[in-house]
Formats: sequence, C-alpha cells, structure tokens
Amino acid sequence: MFPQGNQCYTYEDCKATADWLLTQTDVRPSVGIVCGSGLGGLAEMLKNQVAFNYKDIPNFPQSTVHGHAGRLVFGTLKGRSCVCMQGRFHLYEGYPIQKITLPMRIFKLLGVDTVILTNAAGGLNQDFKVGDIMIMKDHLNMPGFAGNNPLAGLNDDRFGVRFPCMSDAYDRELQQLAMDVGQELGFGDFLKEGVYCVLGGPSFETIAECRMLHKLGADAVGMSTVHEVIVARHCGMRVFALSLITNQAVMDYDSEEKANHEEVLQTGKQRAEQLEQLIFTMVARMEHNNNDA
Ligand SMILES: O=P(O)(O)O[C@H]1O[C@H](CO)[C@@H](O)[C@H]1O
Ligand SMILES: Nc1nc2[nH]cnc2c(=O)[nH]1
Repeated sequence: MFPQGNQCYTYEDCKATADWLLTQTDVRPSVGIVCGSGLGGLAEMLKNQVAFNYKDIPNFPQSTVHGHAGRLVFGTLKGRSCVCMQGRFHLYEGYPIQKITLPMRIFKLLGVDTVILTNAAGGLNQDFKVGDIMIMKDHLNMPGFAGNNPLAGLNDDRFGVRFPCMSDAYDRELQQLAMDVGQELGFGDFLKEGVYCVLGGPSFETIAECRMLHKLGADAVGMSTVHEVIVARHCGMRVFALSLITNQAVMDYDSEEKANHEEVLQTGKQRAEQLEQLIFTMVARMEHNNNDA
C-alpha cells in the first residue's frame, strides 16, 4: 500500500496516507500551514493538538535540517480546524521534488482548501531590512527553468490539469487581508510585499548571483516554498505565503557579511511572535475558499 524509496507517489499512495491520518484524528482541517526555518512555533498556536512525528506517518519524508522539528500537528485556531507542518523538505536534502511536495497533495485529500506557507529568506531588495516580513506576490522558479518542476511526469487529472496557470498563484484577497491585518496590528513599518526566488541550495548565493537575481526582479531568495505552491495550486488550493527576511543578501564585494543558518534561526526567534500574530488573525478572519482552480 505504501511505496518504498524514491518512487513517485500516485493518487492512491497519497490517499492511503491521508486516510491513515484521518483514522488517527477527528480534526478535519480546512487550513494547512507550513512552517519555515526557525518558524515552527506557529504550530504551538493550535489548540487541542494531535501531533504525529513524520517518521510515524506512512510515506512521509524525514526532516533533516536544524530548525525543522519534523511533526505534523492538527488542531484549531480561533475555532478553525488546521493542520501544520512543523518542518518542511528541501531539494538539497536529496529528496526528489515529488517527495518534497507530497504533503500538499495529502493536505488536499485531508480536505484543506487554503495553504499558508512561511519561509526564511535573504533580502535582495535594498529597501528591505532584516526582520521585515514580505508578503509573496509572485515567484521565480529557477529549478523549474532547468526542468525540475514537481509536476513533471505523468499527470493525474484527479489532482489537476496538465498545464496549470501560475499567474494567479498567490491569492490577491489574502494578500490584501494580510496588509489590512498587518496595518491594524501596527506592523506597517516592517510589512512588505515582493517576489521570491527559489534556488536549489544548500550553498548560499555568491555576490554575482545576488546581483543577477535582483536585476531579474527578485526581492528575496530562498530554497523552498515555490515547489509546494505549484503543487498546491495544481490541486486547486488557495495559497498565501510569507517570507521572513532573516539576512541581507550580500551584494557588495566590500561587505564583511556572510550568510549563515544561525543568523537565519536567530532572526526567526526575534520576529516569530509578530509573524504568528499576523497568521493567527488572518485565519480568524478568512472566508472559506469556494472556487477550486
Ligand atoms: O525556506 P525555509 O525552509 O524557511 O529555510 C530557509 O533557510 C535555510 C537556510 O538558512 C534554507 O533551508 C532556506 O530555504
Ligand atoms: N538561498 C538562500 N536561502 C536563504 N534562507 C535564508 N536566508 C537565505 C539566503 O540568503 N539565501
């Protein structure tokens, strides 16, 4: 019933995992949340928690990165049923791209209609500061340019169409809601919007690469999220995503700064409370998604 190793996951495989989870909990989530590096505290906001270690969930990959606990937490947020990934998967961990994104299809089969993703990212936009929260309005999919797209391979129409549109990937109403909520909470000074660029990692960027990405229109750079967004949109879920600017991308040969994961986690700790408050308030105000893509 559950495939081994690096095999691709079929609709039936995803359904088997979703059904297994549904037998273990009474929570029927409509919102799915993915926690970025150092942002796992989001899951602690859930009430009446039922949590599973990834190693105990059939077909689930394991988290291998510091700052990603590796737990799937079900619970309620302001009365709304949610499921939260405390830890995500990245290409550089060596997983095939279909495995990294498998949880999005499981979310869908659990009944999730809205996905909220967070990530830690390097700031390319010179107006951004460390600690800014960037609402993602679009993305640049660099691995996709080289043919590494999570939808490559046979398409199963039960999930979605062969050629899904991505010009509407990031839900505009939810972006507006985030802006409104952010202003109300007094976060206006550090709430920004912009374009996120995904790279494979795990090495951080060179100075020349940062300059190039900035020229191409990216405001922030990271190693995640976009693959999940593509799969979530393919199966008709509404998507909202936030980047926490944890470090400034180094753009200048005179700079002494060096990107490092410790700084990423440290900034996560400093801004976690506001990020959680923003998402918490948004979930409380969200309308249900009725228009599948
Ligand atoms: O995107 P998340 O998972 O937040 O993590 C980001 O932070 C790590 C680098 O410090 C990379 O994994 C990068 O993608
Ligand atoms: N690629 C990349 N990922 C990050 N995650 C957090 N900061 C960074 C960064 O500067 N570059």
